[in-house]
Amino acid sequence: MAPAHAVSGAGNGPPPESGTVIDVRGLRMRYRSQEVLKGVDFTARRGEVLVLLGPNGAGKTTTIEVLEGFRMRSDGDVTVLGADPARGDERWRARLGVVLQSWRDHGKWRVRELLAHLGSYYVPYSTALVRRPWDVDELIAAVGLSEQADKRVGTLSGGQRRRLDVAVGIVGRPELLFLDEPTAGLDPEARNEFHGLVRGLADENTTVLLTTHDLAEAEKLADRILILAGGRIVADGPAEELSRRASAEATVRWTRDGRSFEQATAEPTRFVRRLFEEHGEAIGGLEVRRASLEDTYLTMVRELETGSVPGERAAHVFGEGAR
Ligand SMILES: Nc1ncnc2c1ncn2[C@@H]1O[C@H](COP(=O)(O)OP(=O)(O)OP(=O)(O)O)[C@@H](O)[C@H]1O
Repeated sequence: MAPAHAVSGAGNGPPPESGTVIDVRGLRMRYRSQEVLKGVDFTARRGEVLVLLGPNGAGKTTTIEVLEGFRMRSDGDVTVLGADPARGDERWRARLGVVLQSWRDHGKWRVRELLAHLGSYYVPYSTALVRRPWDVDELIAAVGLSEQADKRVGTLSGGQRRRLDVAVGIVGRPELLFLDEPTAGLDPEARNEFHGLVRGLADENTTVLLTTHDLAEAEKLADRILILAGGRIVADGPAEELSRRASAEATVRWTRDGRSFEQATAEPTRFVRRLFEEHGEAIGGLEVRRASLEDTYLTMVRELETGSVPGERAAHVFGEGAR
């Protein structure tokens, strides 16, 4: 997939001046007796890439489906592109792009045929600023499916299928794109190309909300990371900010006289200086490591699961000031 040439952000209203594309306040969702979302709050601004993380069953897909207007919420205020998704009309829907976890229809259609067909729905929503749909061959090239353009969908590999899913999601040049685990099943090269595509879309002012279980991917793509656990957003901020807050300490590792040492310290620079003052040349294999997003994430989810940090306090500790 090559970097995107999408132009978006000036669709069919409402005016973009507010900059807020998604506004979620107190979102609750209950499936029979199970309360999955217990008061989810977050916002997304134009051109932001938000990555929604959370353990299996946390409610990420549910959240996205509510925002897409596919699922009725139990409670809360939700505004997406200026409208309540529960009442979004066709014009509103044309401004969204959706890549679901998986769909298995259209096996007999050929790739180019399918995209041209789906793209035709967006013709009435084309404007001088945003030409809709995306030119089909340009789109096929952008997602790396040129060689498969005339193949039947049913004959594509899993990863090629995923590329097609992404193409279907962006064929209408959406202002807001929802991607539910878009890179599941993609090989590393395709994954990398996909990252370029998402960044390209964001550079053109498309707002992107995606879910993934790949923390390296989250770190690489996200302007902001949201962690959903225990029915609430328990962290909201740029990856490095979340890591810094979760652990003020760095780990310093070194070797001396064939032995390995490790020390946690809030002041790694001072510690390393002292280490060299004391042992000089004898120090080898020096490594200073800050908490990674993965450390932060695992710590937070574990604490929430074991109840050692109640959800509301975690939201305070990790979320405050991150917006
Ligand atoms: N239609 C439904 N009816 C009843 N329960 C549902 C329904 N859809 C989801 N759930 C339940 O709601 C919870 C959240 O599911 P959801 O798919 O939103 O989680 P998720 O965070 O996307 O999980 P994963 O990472 O596994 O994809 C789960 O316990 C699931 O079983």
